[in-house]
Amino acid sequence: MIKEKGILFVLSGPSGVGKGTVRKALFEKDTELKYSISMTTRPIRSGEQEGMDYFYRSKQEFEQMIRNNKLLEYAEYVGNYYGTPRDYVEETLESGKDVFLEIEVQGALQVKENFPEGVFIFLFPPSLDELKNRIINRGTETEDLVRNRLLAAKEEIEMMDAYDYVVVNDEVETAVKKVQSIVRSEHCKRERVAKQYKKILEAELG
Ligand SMILES: Nc1nc2c(ncn2[C@@H]2O[C@H](COP(=O)(O)OP(=O)(O)O)[C@@H](O)[C@H]2O)c(=O)[nH]1
Ligand SMILES: Nc1ncnc2c1ncn2[C@@H]1O[C@H](COP(=O)(O)OP(=O)(O)O)[C@@H](O)[C@H]1O
Repeated sequence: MIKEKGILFVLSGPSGVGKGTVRKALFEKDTELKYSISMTTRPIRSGEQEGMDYFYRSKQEFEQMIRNNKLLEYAEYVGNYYGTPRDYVEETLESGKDVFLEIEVQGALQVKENFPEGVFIFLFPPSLDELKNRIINRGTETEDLVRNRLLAAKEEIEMMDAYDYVVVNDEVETAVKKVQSIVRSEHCKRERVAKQYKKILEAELG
């Protein structure tokens, strides 16, 4: 009996669009997906926890992980490294469970090269003005960083065509429902493919 691998889902989009918010709301409802916790060199923010929000590491430790090929992808984003530990993703998919990544655009494009069979979802802001408001309201950035993040956002939006799905994050609940529909629909697709394989096998075996 061939064991089916899990599906890799990648939620990406510009900083401030609401990736973290949508992902957290999704995980309050969905216990089937496995969230891959990223590694970062950025300082821990108040309210965050090591091993829950991120694995916080020094630049030297992060670079060691890169050299040892321990990251599935990584990106330098507004002065800090962010990356996805490879082992967790590969082992979880292998065990048949779905993995969910929430990462920025450069990293998502690297994942697409290694895992073209993954499902790539672009979270889109209702407008650039609203994106700016969200970054400012979050209150985690200085004025200079807000400007940097908005400039990055404009470039990231250009990459949208490389994704399988686009979800506008107007209301969190609506965006979560759309992501859940994508997950369900991808499962149906794979079930259909599995059934086709089964038919071929049965025909061959007579
Ligand atoms: N490439 C990559 N990006 C990540 C990873 N983890 C988080 N990010 C992204 O890095 C960006 C900055 O994250 P963070 O500093 O937590 O700020 P925030 O998500 O904007 O609150 C966001 O766009 C995250 O989605 C990762 O493992 N790899
Ligand atoms: N649908 C939404 N409507 C209004 N505000 C939102 C929505 N989604 C997220 N936000 C707010 O926007 C800010 C940025 O969200 P966050 O999840 O940190 O974005 P990202 O992870 O993409 O950088 C936060 O203050 C969050 O509460």
